[in-house]
Amino acid sequence: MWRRVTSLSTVIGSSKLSLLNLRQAGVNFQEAFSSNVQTPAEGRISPNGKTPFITFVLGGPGSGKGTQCARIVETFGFTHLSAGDLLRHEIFLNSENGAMILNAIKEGKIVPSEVTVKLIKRAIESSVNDKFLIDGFPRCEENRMTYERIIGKEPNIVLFFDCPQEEMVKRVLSRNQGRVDDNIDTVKERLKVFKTLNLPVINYYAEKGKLLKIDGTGTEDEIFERVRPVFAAWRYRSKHFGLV
Ligand SMILES: Nc1ncnc2c1ncn2[C@@H]1O[C@H](COP(=O)(O)OP(=O)(O)OP(=O)(O)O)[C@@H](O)[C@H]1O
Ligand SMILES: O=c1ccn([C@@H]2O[C@H](COP(=O)(O)O)[C@@H](O)[C@H]2O)c(=O)[nH]1
Ligand SMILES: [Mg+2]
Repeated sequence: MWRRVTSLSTVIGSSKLSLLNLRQAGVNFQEAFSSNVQTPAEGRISPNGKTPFITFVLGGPGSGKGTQCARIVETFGFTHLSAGDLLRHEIFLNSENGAMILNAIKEGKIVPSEVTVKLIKRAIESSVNDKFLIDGFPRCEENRMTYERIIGKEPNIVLFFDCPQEEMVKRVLSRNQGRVDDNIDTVKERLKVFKTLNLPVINYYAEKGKLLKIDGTGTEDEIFERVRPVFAAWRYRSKHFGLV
């Protein structure tokens, strides 16, 4: 499963500057910032009348998605939308789907796509920002297709934090934030769901040339130095060429 993503690591297109930085950082770069100017699909969502720049952030439980998103927000001004946090907020609000969401999270299962996509859509629409990190979504092919149907726009890029299973389990079990799913039984289920349902989504984006695979091992700082050039390249291109 893991090998398929790795074998697709061809480096295609980009400005020389950003490509060099990405290569030096060891980023697995796959035409996410292709030199062919691509007009993004006309989406049904446009905060401030602008087409948003959307990054999906994927990886197994504890791979460091939330931690790195916080760093990207701080450095590059993105808005972080964690699908898990949006769902946990519904539990907190005791909304009509709250009890169902709590059960799904306790069991490590995937909440119905329509529920999650509507929360993401609402969060994007109510933001004044036009660049987003959507963390922990899509979890499965059905999530992905529902997102495309409702939002009407594919992500611009997809980050995948690649981390060994033992390290992810160690991080989750020592997270200590009182999450109902941070226990060994639920973690085993989350890992199973990740491998069977989430990896096919990751491979889908690899095949579309949108995937940037980041080595998720090492310190938080070391990982961020692998992430930084991805967004530095995006910022350079959007500043100088007006490309999203
Ligand atoms: N590079 C790292 N080295 C050691 N610990 C880390 C590293 N990055 C994050 N952590 C810690 O590991 C735990 C999980 O990280 P984080 O919450 O960012 O993962 P996640 O991918 O968002 O997980 P989940 O999918 O379960 O929400 C946190 O306690 C975090 O502080
Ligand atoms: O798109 C999503 C995102 C999350 N879930 C459920 O929430 C938990 C926790 O998610 P984190 O990303 O680890 O915070 C996940 O195990 C699922 O149960 C979801 O259903 N759909
Ligand atoms: Mg998280």
